[in-house]
Amino acid sequence: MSLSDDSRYLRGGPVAQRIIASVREDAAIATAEGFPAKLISITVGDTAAVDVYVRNQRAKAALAGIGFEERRFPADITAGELEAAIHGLNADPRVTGIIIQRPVPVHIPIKTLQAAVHPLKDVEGMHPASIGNIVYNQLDLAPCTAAASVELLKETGLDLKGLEVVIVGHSEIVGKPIAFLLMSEGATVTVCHHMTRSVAAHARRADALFVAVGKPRLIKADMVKPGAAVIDIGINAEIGPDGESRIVGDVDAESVKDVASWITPVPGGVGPITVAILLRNTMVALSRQRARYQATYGAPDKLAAE
Ligand SMILES: Nc1nc(=O)c2c([nH]1)NC[C@@H]1CN(c3ccc(C(=O)N[C@@H](CCC(=O)O)C(=O)O)cc3)C=[N+]21
Repeated sequence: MSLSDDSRYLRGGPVAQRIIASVREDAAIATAEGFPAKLISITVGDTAAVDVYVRNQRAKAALAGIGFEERRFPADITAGELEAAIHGLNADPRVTGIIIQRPVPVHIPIKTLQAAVHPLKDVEGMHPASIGNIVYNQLDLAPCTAAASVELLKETGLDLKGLEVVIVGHSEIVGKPIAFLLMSEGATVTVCHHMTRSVAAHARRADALFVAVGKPRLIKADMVKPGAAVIDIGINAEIGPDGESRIVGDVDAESVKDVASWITPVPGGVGPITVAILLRNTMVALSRQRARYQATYGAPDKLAAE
């Protein structure tokens, strides 16, 4: 069966469209009520690694009716100058959300930047306060790629309660937040990383296997339990047999698709949903800001009816 018509493939496009349609409705209402949403993207230095992501953010924000502005900073900017720029955006009431595209140059500590974004404007869910919310089961705003991966798993219809989940990769932006999201949903979660003795032994026990390490074809058919759902979060650029550059995930899809019941394509799987979640998070941030505004200044009549 060809890759495109195999029903085992869990496609991100339809899920992303659904989310964006709902965001679009919310954004239209908020705009009519005098609270247009606006997202600011910050890139620092060489942006080749994030160009696709930013391009899609801009396009989908336009579709959803959310303002989008890119701020590009030179690679030699200091951390202090960047923090000052972020503080300016924190203080600007027209700005709903701030996303700092990764990676940033090595001389800039990313954690300091993430912590500089006001928690109410943290649409990526990477501020320590935001990550803390996930630990406390408040799940409406989570790191975008992690939330997107979980949305795709839910498309299988599998009951997450008691589900054996194995996550390969324990990054702060993907693996760890997936683990917390799924624990909150009742799954039994194992997290593997570079010090795990046998990734294969763990992976073979998984009803749902998430992979986010950045190694093409790391996961082969003999590491997958028959009937499992395999969510591939890897994005790797490589030269294909035709000599052209192409993007592949961390899963050897050709062999794994004969063993798994579901597998996510790369591209076309988690990626499109990641962008949709970023926009959904922007609307969550906006409603939190409106609630704060109301609590502080009282509500005009129009809003009091909500
Ligand atoms: N702070 C931060 N948060 C991130 O989540 C983050 C980041 N920095 N830096 C870069 C990586 C990469 N990333 C992508 C998200 C979606 C697509 C995407 O939309 N991909 C589509 C389209 C591919 C295409 O148009 O070629 C797909 O997979 O089908 C790609 C890449 C988020 N990342």
